[in-house]
Amino acid sequence: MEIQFRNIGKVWPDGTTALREVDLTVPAGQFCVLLGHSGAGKSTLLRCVNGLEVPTSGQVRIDGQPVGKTSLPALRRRIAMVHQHFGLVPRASGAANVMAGAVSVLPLWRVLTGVYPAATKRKVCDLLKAVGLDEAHLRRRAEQLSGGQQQRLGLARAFMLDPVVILADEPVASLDPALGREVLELLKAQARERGATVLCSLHQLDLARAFADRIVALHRGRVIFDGPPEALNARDVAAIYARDDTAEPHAPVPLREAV
Ligand SMILES: Nc1ncnc2c1ncn2[C@@H]1O[C@H](COP(=O)(O)OP(=O)(O)OP(=O)(O)O)[C@@H](O)[C@H]1O
Repeated sequence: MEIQFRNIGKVWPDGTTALREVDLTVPAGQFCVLLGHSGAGKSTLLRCVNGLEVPTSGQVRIDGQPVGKTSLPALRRRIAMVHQHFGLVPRASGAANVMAGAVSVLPLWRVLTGVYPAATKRKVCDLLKAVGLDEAHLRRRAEQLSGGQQQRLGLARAFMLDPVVILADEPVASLDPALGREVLELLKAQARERGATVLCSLHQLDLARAFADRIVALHRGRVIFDGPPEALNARDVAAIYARDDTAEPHAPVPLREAV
């Protein structure tokens, strides 16, 4: 599904501006990487797609439908999220964590009793295999798995309902570079198989270059680059990672007043 950001602005209650006039259309099936320094606004933009944050101005549309209170319950079943710190329940088994990706469409009694339909259990096993895990990982508690294995569980959980949009917020920031590549390869392959649109925030330029169909770079909440990886030149990179010490031309607040 296509994601449209129409003139999105976000100002936090404390006056911090996270997003400024973000105008983007991400076509269905695109693997779009959001690149930028820490605090550039990547997470805030991602979270506006599934309603975890509400823009102060502008509108997000998914396949033409405005994201809002009435559309969100149905949209959320079609949007999955992958988190930097995996977002798993550490003491729950691998199986329970993957199954959690389907609870929004299961009757409450099934969730409470843990009696799941055979088709759902089959799907858990198929996905586990697809992300390179096996049945032994299903029985182990999430906290007993390595970081790479935990993020594989996170991916399997995200794909339980065959999402049409995947929001991946720094999905490999907690992994070493080799594992990070493996996880991004799996994310891209699984998304492509389903024709899902991916919005993925990353810090690492090399990974963005290797995996993105398109890179959108944010700097202090504003889009400063939008194009294919091969169009990104050294000047763009310098601007993306430029130090932020020219920011906010207001007088420094004495610490005593700020606390
Ligand atoms: N709840 C909040 N209240 C006030 N300011 C916030 C809040 N959440 C984020 N911010 C600020 O909004 C700006 C954008 O933050 P955001 O988390 O979107 O950046 P980011 O690019 O995802 O950074 P990182 O890569 O470090 O996760 C930052 O200045 C941040 O400090």
